[in-house]
Amino acid sequence: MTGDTTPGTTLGDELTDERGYIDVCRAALDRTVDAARERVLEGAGVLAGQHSGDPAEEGVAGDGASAEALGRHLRSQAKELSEAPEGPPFFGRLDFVPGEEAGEHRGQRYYIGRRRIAEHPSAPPLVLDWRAPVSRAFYQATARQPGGVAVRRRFGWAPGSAGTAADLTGLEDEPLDGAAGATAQDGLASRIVAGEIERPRVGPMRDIVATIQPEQDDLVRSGPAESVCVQGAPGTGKTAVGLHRAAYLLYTYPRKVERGGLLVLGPNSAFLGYISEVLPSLGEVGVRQCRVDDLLAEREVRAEDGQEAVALKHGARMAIVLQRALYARVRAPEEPLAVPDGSYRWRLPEDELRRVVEETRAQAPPYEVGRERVRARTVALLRALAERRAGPPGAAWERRMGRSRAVTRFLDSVWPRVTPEEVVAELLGSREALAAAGQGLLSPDEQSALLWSVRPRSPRSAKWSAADLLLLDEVAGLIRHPEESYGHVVVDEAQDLSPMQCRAVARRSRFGSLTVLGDLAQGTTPWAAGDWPAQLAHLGVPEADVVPLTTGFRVPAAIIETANRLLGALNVAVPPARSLRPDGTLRHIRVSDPAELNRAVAEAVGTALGSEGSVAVIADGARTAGLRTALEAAGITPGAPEAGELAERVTLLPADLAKGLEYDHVVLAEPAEIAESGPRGLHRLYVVLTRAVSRLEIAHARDLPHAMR
Ligand SMILES: Nc1ncnc2c1ncn2[C@@H]1O[C@H](COP(=O)(O)OP(=O)(O)OP(=O)(O)O)[C@@H](O)[C@H]1O
Repeated sequence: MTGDTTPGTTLGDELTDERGYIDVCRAALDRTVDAARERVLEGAGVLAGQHSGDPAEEGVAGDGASAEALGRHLRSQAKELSEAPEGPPFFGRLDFVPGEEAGEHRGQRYYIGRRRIAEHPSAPPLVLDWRAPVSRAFYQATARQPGGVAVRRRFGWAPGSAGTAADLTGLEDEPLDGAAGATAQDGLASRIVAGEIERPRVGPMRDIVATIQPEQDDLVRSGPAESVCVQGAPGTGKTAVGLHRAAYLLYTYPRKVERGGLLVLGPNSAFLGYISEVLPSLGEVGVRQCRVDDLLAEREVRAEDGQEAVALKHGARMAIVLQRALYARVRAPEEPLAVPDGSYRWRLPEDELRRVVEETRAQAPPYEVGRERVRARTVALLRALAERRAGPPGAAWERRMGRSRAVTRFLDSVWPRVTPEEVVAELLGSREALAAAGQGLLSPDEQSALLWSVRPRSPRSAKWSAADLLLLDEVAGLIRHPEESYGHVVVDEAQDLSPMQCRAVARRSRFGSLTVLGDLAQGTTPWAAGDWPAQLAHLGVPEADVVPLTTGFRVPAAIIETANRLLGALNVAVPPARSLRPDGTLRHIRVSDPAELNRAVAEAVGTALGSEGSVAVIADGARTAGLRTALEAAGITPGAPEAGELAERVTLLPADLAKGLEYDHVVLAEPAEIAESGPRGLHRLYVVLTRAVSRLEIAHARDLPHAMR
């Protein structure tokens, strides 16, 4: 541990002082939790009507609604405080220079941690939240641009520390001012940072607040209205950046972002389980984390599409086809409208009505709004007639006319009420409807691929496929804007979303912003994006900047070099990753008898268990059953992350589920089988090759795929 200390003091003295400060912080934290608990109890007393008699307390929760809000607030505060995971109270310290260049911070010292610690809410903080504006200097200050920082101190803590003083194991000072600054190490040369990056991985993903790198910090702290797209090579911290940006936005813009709601989208439950603890560890508990499919209205999936139909239903053209199918219901009026009013009868000529419908159609409001607009304009025409005859009629008259049977019947004929089920069932169940809506967009063969072989008796009895749920969501969105809408959405593995999935996301973030994370080289779905501009347009944020990340924190250089060999064959323009990690090993296990491969894999796993950290066996889905048998025969019971089993030492994973996950030691079984698993096989192999943190073993009986050699 380096220890650039104040002249005249030793590293030991410094550690003693810092340990003293830890005790101060912990005591303050304990008092804050106690005080919050007490306020909850008092709050509960007020709520239950047990007034203390002190007039000062009257009105604290004067009416029922505010009392309830107060109670809720206090409860959540206490819960959050008491459930805050124990851990080091701080990880860094900034000492600012005494001179003008430090502005309002001159001569100040700040400790930086996962959350703010103070003696009481209005006291100056003992520890600043990492998201506070001053903390930015901790991540961004360099010897060239110190921004008034004299020394950046990093603290080393025992692994898994609960944050007691004894767990502080070291500290590292980086002088940034003056002559010393010119030779200062950058963050990556820090032993504490390197140790954090190289530490063995077990269990779910952890936060990276102590070691966020400057280029990552720029993304984390981009503004709430800004949508950004991160094109990041494997292990460059895309997921970490997205989650930390979410935490940053919630802290910095609570009104805008927290009230609007924050959503994190990931590809599958194994991945969501893996990342689920990061935001809570940063104190953010109310964030929804799910898959795009979970956003769609729940319906039983009772049908399966052929490959071609699935691809068509996920494609962008479908949005136009559906819009045509919906608006095919809007008809030009074909006769004048007569509306009885007592003994009188108002008449509206056909051409006026026609204009109302045409103009409303041209305004392109949501379908349901369009119907109400036609109603309102029809009533306005009636009112004009009535006014001429007998002076202005009242609001009650207008309501009566609007709801009259004649006007409703007219609306039903020109702009009928409709459900998404009716529109989609009518389209997929009728060759004529498909031909009309698909004209010039879908070839006759494509129309046939979409057509249901049996037409359901009614839309209610239709059997929907998984892809149909997207079509239903699209039509529902055309009829009315979704009620569910988010202030910010983080979309991970965004390269894998289909245009129609992107649109489902865009509909739910119309007034918000997006953090789009992905890697075109890791696209494994049939509809994976080939470039970002088109994908961002489907997501409703064509203006988003695409920012590359290329410094890899996971995969060691020797392994990334092998993976990079595949890039040429993947047909995407992405900058290759460069690894920060010179350590790590890559080993080939060549097996001559294919029947022996699974046993050889089990043996390699047995050996790997001798070292620290997690182990994963990854293979094509068809091979995993055989591998499980071989592992069990060797006395190893692997966990399945898709079943939420993240804590097992050994994981058995089909290649399809490897995305976004990482393990210290990966045994990859028969890469040729993964490479051949469909048109995106090589992309899948690229994903699998980039999951190892320290060691990759490639076991194969067949030759390696050509692109890997
Ligand atoms: N600044 C950092 N300090 C320490 N660890 C980091 C840092 N940035 C990323 N990491 C670690 O590197 C690993 C990879 O990060 P992450 O999973 O976010 O990358 P990714 O770009 O999403 O990868 P992939 O595309 O392969 O899924 C994680 O263990 C993460 O904690």
